Amino acid sequence: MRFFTEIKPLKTYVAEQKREGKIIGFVPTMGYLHEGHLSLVRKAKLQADVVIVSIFVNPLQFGPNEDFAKYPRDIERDLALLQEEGVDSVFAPSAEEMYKEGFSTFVEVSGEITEVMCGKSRPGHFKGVATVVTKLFNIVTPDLAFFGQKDAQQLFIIEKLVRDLNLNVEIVSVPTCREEDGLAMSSRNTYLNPEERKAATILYRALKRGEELVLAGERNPERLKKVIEEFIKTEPLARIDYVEVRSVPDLKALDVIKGKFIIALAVYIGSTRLIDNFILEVD
Ligand SMILES: Nc1ncnc2c1ncn2[C@@H]1O[C@H](COP(=O)(O)OP(=O)(O)OP(=O)(O)O)[C@@H](O)[C@H]1O
Ligand SMILES: CC(C)(CO)[C@@H](O)C(=O)[O-]
Ligand code: BAL
Repeated sequence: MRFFTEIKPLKTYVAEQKREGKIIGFVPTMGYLHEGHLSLVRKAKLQADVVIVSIFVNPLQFGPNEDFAKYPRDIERDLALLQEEGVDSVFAPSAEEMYKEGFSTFVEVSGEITEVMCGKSRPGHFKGVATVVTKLFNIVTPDLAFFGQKDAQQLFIIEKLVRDLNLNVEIVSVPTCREEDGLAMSSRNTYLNPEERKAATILYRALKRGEELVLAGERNPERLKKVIEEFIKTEPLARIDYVEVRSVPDLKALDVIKGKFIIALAVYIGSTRLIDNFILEVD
């Protein structure tokens, strides 16, 4: 497995692979890998000839009071896991390599899609994501790039970014990997103490409750939200950031639940903010 920390040699490597006619699959991550990330890697291995994984905790997408400094990092462990999966190359740049002295150009997807849900709770977050993802796409020039549905809003924004700017990459979405009790895998789960870990299943259970209501015929988004909120409030360690029921993929408010839609949650368990969602479809 090749390991790059600098942009220039990585670009040379990618150019060589392309000259040989290889299809490049790219999996962007922030590291501290778990089965969710590895499911993206496995899908990439099936669809591409060469798989490149990036590991970069992007300072630009964290707010001043967020967890950039304490975000878990373990590059040695990540490299061992990726080697086992048969990944071809890893790109793990420093912040200085990505944002050279004088850096001042940003990519911003505008409109409701970036203003609601995590965009509202984390101002500037998606500008940071869109900027780094555009840079990574320009560096890696992948044919295919793989993103998880756990970060559904991010996925829809990146799909829009690619459409709006005619980027030459196909976005492939991958279903959410869960622990046995339903908790969506996330690097941030490592922040939870044992009591909080148990409490964290409230997100999945709340989504299940919501799904049951929809299956039983509920079509009113406000009523659905209310039941889910009341359910989450039964968990003393949980504090709701948001519960949203919106259209897919443009995340518009709904008068009536119809077609493809998302139930999306962000909930603090203690001081750890977790997100999860179900994407559902009704007639
Ligand atoms: N449980 C999961 N199932 C499928 N894909 C996932 C899962 N968790 C993360 N991913 C995907 O992996 C990619 C990298 O995400 P990231 O490194 O931020 O991981 P994370 O575990 O979501 O971290 P965080 O703690 O920041 O939520 C993203 O495309 C993300 O959607
Ligand atoms: C897409 C991404 C790697 C950009 O930093 C990050 O937001 C993530 O890991 O989901
Ligand atoms: N998985 C999204 C990255 C973040 O929370 O910053």
